Amino acid sequence: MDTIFIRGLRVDAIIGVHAWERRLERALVFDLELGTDIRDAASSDQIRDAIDYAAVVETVTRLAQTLQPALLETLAEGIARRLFEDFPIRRLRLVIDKPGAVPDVKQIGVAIERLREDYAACG
Ligand SMILES: Nc1nc2c(c(=O)[nH]1)N=C([C@H](O)[C@@H](O)CO)CN2
Repeated sequence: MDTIFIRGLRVDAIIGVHAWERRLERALVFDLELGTDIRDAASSDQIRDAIDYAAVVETVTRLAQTLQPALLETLAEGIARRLFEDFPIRRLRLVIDKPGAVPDVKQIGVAIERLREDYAACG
């Protein structure tokens, strides 16, 4: 399987389990790997046959700014479900890093991997 990747997408968002966290936006950093077969796009050279990575960035940014959940897990699952609904991807690996969430830790967050089969209703 081929991969479209997006690394280091920074979005300012409201997220966190503590009341003080929910008063101010903070940066989240997203890495995504989208499993697909690029051969149709390579053959036609048409964006309509490709996973438009700019559209994926817009979707992730919009969801991160609007969902405003307590947990990274909720955000990760919400983004995953939407990406499978909106894009013909076969596999997704999504990492959300919450810089500075815990002192003395270099990086912390969640990473999930999903297949289209995990979302039967998405076809
Ligand atoms: N598994 C998780 N653990 C924690 C989360 C989270 O989203 N998932 N969030 C927090 C706080 O919001 C943290 O960022 C600051 O204490 C704690 N643990």
